[in-house]
Amino acid sequence: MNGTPILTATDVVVEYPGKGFRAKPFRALHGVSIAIEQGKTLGLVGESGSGKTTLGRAMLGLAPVTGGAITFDGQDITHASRRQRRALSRDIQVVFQDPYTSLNPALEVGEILAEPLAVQGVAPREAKARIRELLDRVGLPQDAVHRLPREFSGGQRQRVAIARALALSPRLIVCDEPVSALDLTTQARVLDLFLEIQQDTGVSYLFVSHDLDVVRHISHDVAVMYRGEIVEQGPAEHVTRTPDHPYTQRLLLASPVPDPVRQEERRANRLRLLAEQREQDAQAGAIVGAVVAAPDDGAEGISVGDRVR
Ligand SMILES: Nc1ncnc2c1ncn2[C@@H]1O[C@H](COP(=O)(O)OP(=O)(O)OP(=O)(O)O)[C@@H](O)[C@H]1O
Repeated sequence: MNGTPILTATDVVVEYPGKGFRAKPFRALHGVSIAIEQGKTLGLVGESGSGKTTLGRAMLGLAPVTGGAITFDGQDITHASRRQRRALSRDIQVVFQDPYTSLNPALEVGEILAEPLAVQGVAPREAKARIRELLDRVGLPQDAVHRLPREFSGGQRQRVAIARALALSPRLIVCDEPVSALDLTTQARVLDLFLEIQQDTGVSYLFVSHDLDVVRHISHDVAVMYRGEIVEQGPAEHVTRTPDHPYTQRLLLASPVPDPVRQEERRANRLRLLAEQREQDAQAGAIVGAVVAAPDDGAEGISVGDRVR
């Protein structure tokens, strides 16, 4: 990383309290350190349950941070008070995965976009003009203001959610799997919208996804999570094409690729990896789960019991 960070997390630990009497707390993050550069995107990948959402929530003050520190623009926000959080919500916003549940179904789009503006005391007249600008910005028609979320497709709803996140001109948006619920064509359009917005406004993104192709497309840097730890981070091209860590290598091999040349490359890599793994196992006598035998489209999985570190 060469530029100035807008957000840093240093050795962040998150422990969720145990449910029920005497239940043990669950440690979801084990000392995670990352930095997001101003105007850039940090992609965060990893399998389900690795802690991606938890890290995003920690930045938003929504997860119980029990160790380490988070700074925003040089200021320690690890244990920001409610009042400080309200002020921070101008600067740090969020877009969630599911466009069907993240918008209040009872409110018209105009009301949804007016909410954050009202909370920050923006005058109604100014808010109206801002809402018109926001609809233009995300490519929705002006008459959307009087329509309910259910009258829109998934992609359009996600545009509403993006407009809402942009309402107060934030400096960082935590995007938690924002395109995973969309079909491929809509995904591409929404990703382009994220890119355009970044070019125009200089906003930074933490972009959480389980999809390496999506993350490669949108990110400058990528961090890879595995069981609550960052196992690899670096420039997006490097991490998503020629990763150093065995876990990332397997993640890469597990994502489907339609291109026949890349399929062939992957098959060769897969065989090499399997051979290396067998040799390591033979040497270490370790119990390592097998990479699941793959169909020719390269869409193999990673078995749950794999020892990858
Ligand atoms: N509120 C909570 N209370 C207790 N445990 C939780 C809570 N939220 C998440 N966890 C646990 O923390 C771990 C990390 O979850 P998290 O949702 O951050 O993973 P993720 O990588 O975002 O997964 P996914 O891709 O499925 O969303 C999981 O084991 C999960 O069960």
